[in-house]
Amino acid sequence: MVVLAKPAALEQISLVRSPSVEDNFGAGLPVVDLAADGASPFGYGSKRIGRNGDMGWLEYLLLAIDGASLSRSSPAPSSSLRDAANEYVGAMRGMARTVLEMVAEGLGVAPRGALADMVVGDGAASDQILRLNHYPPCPPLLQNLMPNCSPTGFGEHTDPQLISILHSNSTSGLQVALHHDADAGDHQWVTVPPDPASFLVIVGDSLQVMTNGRMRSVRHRVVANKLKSRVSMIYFGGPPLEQRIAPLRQLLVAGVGDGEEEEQSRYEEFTWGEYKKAAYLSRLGDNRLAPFHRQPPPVANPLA
Ligand SMILES: C=C1C[C@]23C[C@@]1(O)CC[C@H]2[C@@]12CC[C@H](O)[C@@](C)(C(=O)O1)[C@H]2[C@@H]3C(=O)O
Ligand SMILES: O=C(O)CCC(=O)C(=O)O
Repeated sequence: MVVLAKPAALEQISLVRSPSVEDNFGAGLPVVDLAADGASPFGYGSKRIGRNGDMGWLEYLLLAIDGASLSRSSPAPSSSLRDAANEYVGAMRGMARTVLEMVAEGLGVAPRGALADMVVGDGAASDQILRLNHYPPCPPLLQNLMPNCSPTGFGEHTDPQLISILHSNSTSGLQVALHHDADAGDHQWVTVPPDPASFLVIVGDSLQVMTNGRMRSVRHRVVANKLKSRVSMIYFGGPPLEQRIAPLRQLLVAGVGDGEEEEQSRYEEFTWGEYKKAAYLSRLGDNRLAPFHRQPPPVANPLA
């Protein structure tokens, strides 16, 4: 996870709230009888996350991005939101390119656009999402009165894509797990200090596979703040559906001398379309990469 400074171009972008958002949470106080609704898969959602029973103390907008701008079929509620979102997406795509190029360069992969082109390449039918989350405050006193007021804003999970770029207001709530491999429920959580002047880059499952585990996807969650609303915007950068998700060849052969075996892939091969399909059938907290982990080759028994 990397924190980047805020570029000047984004300073004028603000989150536009739809009337329904105002109606539901306008006073900053949670509404008890607000029905849970999931975005299906895009649009407005409240409390329900995904389709498999996950719930959180939030409302959100999920917007599909076709190429460099919002999908025409996206039910963006107003043109001012669409314009702001498109401008924001343009800036996020630029940042994703910069970061992914730096990753390739750092790993010694050429060309440096090898990863970036999958997500933001010209003409690539990549699979990107813009998500706007609003977590109303959940004061402890009200928690007893309102059974729906859960302190879990967004349950723990890793992001399936290559890269996510997160921007939030100054309300805390985001936490990351220190040891990814710990058993579920056994994580040590660290709060990410909120900073509206920064962007947080989150490594997704697909980048973990493409780097053969050199970069690790980050398990994270949001705990609802007791006093203040948290607002976050996340750009998720995924590749085209047919993109093969496998370790970059150069990483497997790097430094391999004559007669030496090249590094083995730690993962079964899959396409982004296959992974995405499996991801959307999973629960939020599932380890989605687990079914794709290759068994390590059996260790030879010297006594046999
Ligand atoms: C429970 C789910 C919500 C999610 C799809 C999934 O079945 C598992 C992955 C979830 C996630 C996490 C990161 C992003 O917020 C998201 C949009 C994504 O691509 O994968 C969400 C999905 C969602 O909210 O629909
Ligand atoms: O709101 C946040 O800070 C994080 C949200 C998140 O992890 C997500 O939308 O996938």
